[in-house]
Amino acid sequence: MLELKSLKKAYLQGSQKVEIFENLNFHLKEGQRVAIMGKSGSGKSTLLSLISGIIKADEGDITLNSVSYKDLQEGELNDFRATNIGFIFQNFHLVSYLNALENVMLPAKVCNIANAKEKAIDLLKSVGLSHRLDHLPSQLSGGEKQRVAIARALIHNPKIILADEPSGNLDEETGIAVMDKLFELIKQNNTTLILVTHSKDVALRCEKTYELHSGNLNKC
Ligand SMILES: Nc1ncnc2c1ncn2[C@@H]1O[C@H](COP(=O)(O)OP(=O)(O)OP(=O)(O)O)[C@@H](O)[C@H]1O
Repeated sequence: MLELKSLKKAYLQGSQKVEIFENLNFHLKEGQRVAIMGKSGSGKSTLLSLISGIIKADEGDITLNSVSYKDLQEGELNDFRATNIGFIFQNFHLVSYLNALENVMLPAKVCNIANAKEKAIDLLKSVGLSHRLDHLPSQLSGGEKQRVAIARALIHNPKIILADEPSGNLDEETGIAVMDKLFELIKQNNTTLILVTHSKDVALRCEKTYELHSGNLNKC
């Protein structure tokens, strides 16, 4: 369902060109859950940004659900991303002036999903936040914010979830509870998951772990 073919990506840092990926190949089947580990600066976030289409590869192609990113115009790629991909970030990335319910409804509105409000309420219930629907992010704890972010990532039934250190900013106990909820929900929906993490315990929840090293994904 996801294929990365001969991906090349470099950044310009001043006058210096820094190669992150020179020839990256990778594929995932539907419903697979994989962890990506690797040293700071090895390119994990860059990899997620490429898969989400937020940044473009210099060469090579990405195919998600048989759709080649190369065949999509900018606007089409944005729509494709909004429909097919869910994101969970270390810093939650909730919209500060929207309450929990409105934050969760956002992707559903972008994708024109029917009964967005009912679905958002159900999801917030399933992450244990039915009593926090009208709270702003500033009125929520870190664990609550991340549970809102999980509900938001799932509301449009994305094909794939990209999670960048989702428990990195939470204390151990809260992190475990949040990851329990994430895995429970994605297993129910058979959602594919790519999870970037520095934690071996978190990685062990996935079927496979890869280490990103020198621009290659090596199975651990
Ligand atoms: N927009 C950019 N312009 C220039 N260099 C960049 C840019 N984004 C990332 N880099 C560089 O690319 C390399 C990989 O960065 P990336 O954020 O993908 O690493 P990472 O593995 O996610 O790191 P961390 O674990 O610290 O979050 C780093 O050396 C970084 O400085």
